[in-house]
Amino acid sequence: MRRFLSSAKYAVSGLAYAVRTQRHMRFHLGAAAAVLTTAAVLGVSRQSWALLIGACCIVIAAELTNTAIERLVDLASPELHPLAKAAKDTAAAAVLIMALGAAVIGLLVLGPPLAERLGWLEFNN
Ligand SMILES: Nc1ncnc2c1ncn2[C@@H]1O[C@H](COP(=O)(O)OP(=O)(O)OP(=O)(O)O)[C@@H](O)[C@H]1O
Repeated sequence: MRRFLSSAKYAVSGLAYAVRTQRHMRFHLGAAAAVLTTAAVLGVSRQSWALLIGACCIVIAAELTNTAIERLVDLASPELHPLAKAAKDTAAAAVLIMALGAAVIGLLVLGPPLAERLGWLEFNN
């Protein structure tokens, strides 16, 4: 139990570091808060909650991994190097792909009930 708490403390410290230093991480957290608040207001199904929470967690985990790779590259290759560029660029691409996928999931899950709530369409499904 003590080892678990100690590991959790380091993990929270890593999360706090990413929030403090990464503008994109703050953006992802803000977007996740907006999505989950909208889901709560709309009263979506349990399956929809699972999809939305999964999508948010995957994007935040990807951004944390990207931050870890950036810091490792900065440590290992403070000078400019094509491999350092490739590592940072591909890690950033991974976040982009996951963020785009999460945005599509958000639109598919929240779009129809939101449009119905706003009176834009009759939604019978
Ligand atoms: N050591 C390096 N060698 C070659 N290219 C690099 C190197 N470091 C960064 N780059 C290039 O510059 C881009 C921006 O990197 P930079 O570290 O400035 O910002 P970042 O990756 O968003 O990290 P930070 O969180 O520090 O702002 C990278 O995606 C990469 O293309």
